[in-house]
Amino acid sequence: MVHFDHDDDKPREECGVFGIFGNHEASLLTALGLHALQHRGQEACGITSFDGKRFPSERHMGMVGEHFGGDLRARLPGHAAIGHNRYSTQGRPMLRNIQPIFADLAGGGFAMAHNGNLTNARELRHQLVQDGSIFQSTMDTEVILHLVARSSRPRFLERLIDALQKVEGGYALVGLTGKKLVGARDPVGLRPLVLGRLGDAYVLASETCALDIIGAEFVREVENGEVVVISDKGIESHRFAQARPASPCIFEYVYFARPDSIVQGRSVYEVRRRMGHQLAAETPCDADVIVPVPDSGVPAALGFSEASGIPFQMGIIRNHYVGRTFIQPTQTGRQSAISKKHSPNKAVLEGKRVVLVDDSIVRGNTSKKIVQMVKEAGAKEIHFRSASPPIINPDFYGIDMAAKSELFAAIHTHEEMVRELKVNSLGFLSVPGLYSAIGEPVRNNMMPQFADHCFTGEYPTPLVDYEHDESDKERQLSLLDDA
Ligand SMILES: O=P(O)(O)OC[C@H]1O[C@H](OP(=O)(O)OP(=O)(O)O)[C@H](O)[C@@H]1O
Ligand SMILES: NC(=O)CC[C@H](N)C(=O)O
Ligand SMILES: [Mg+2]
Repeated sequence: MVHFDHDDDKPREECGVFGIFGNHEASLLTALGLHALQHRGQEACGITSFDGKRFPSERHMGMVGEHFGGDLRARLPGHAAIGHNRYSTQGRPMLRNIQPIFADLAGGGFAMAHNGNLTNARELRHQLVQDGSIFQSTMDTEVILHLVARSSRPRFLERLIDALQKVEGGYALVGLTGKKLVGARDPVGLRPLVLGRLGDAYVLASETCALDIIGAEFVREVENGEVVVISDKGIESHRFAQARPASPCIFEYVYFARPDSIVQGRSVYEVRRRMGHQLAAETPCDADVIVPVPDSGVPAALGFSEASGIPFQMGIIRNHYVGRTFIQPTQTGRQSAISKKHSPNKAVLEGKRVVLVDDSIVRGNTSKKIVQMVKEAGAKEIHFRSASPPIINPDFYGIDMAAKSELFAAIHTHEEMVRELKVNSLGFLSVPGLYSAIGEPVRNNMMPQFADHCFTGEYPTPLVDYEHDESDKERQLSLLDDA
């Protein structure tokens, strides 16, 4: 277990991945899958298929619906395809940093898409460049492609495993060669990846909601430290890391996953509702109405209302033409998206003692704006409740948790937060409460069931690139300035 406790401001991100093998509408089904995973990344999207000879590929800035409508069979033909939804990374959002990425390896073409963040990518990249690699993007993901290309092992799968054994951090990968669809999950299982089936075709996706949208059945989760290989011969499974209990990212339950997804056999919606029950028990409040901060705060607010007996009302209306704000790449973008996204519903708020329930407070952008808005709409009292514990540590595995110096709860005392937010009271779910809502009676402190470093500071993997203070070192991965 690594303890980490210093500032850092490199961007990190979350993404959605999808892959399918054995269906003549592979690219169309991939577009649908990506559509269901849009909440995981809204900056760019891409699909690469294999048509028996070549790898048709389209990569665009923007959302899936803007680019991948209509019949894709002519544009992206083939029986196999992979796709990716992205938001910015260790390379800024620009054309050369869109996935899937592709390389002509000695053994043939290889396309790959990655959700997560590698914690030794900069170190590896440095070595690779020294050895002559020419990088085409500034994404951490690209080091995997170079490591596969340079591996001395003879077979593709061995080369991939060789590469994965060199990288650290969080990853759920889908990859496509002329013969195979592969899926891999890091040794800790930080990022999610599920396996599904649609008739004779196999499907890989970040979340089960992407299986549901195409009518595929859930088979199982890809395990931590496992590579699955899907080909005309069926499916094979290989372990590339020592068996250890998984420690998936707890923030999937809090915020990332869609509520209708099933993660480790648990309904995300039900977990969030139970977080609301627990929150009401831990931080009770005398009030007239429970108001969720849409979207992700809704199930917890419902749970809070059920447990407290205080009525649930939609006191904030969400504009459906604005996406998620937290995963916007810049602070200006986040601020303006928040203003456009939420409007007060005066009929519910005026003259009331309001409990606002959100899933989390990260930088405090949303909560500050929402409180001000609800106050202006005439609320008599405002009590803010977060259905997760205070976020006091950055994330390095695929969530844009920014610098510690930007994390609201990391830089303020409880009293300061109450004053800054201008609320009558403020409450957070406890770490034991979060575990209990997920269905784990206690946190195993020797080997936590979940990666909960954002709350506890205990990181489940080495943080090679982030362990030293590099504030005076060059952080840019490329000198090319094509933003
Ligand atoms: O404290 P902050 O830095 O503002 O971040 C926290 C907010 O960001 C997320 O919402 P987001 O708008 O991203 O998505 P949602 O619609 O799924 O709730 C989260 O649900 C909180 O509301
Ligand atoms: N959001 C993601 O998980 C993206 C994966 C990868 N780190 C990238 O830079 O694109
Ligand atoms: Mg929100």
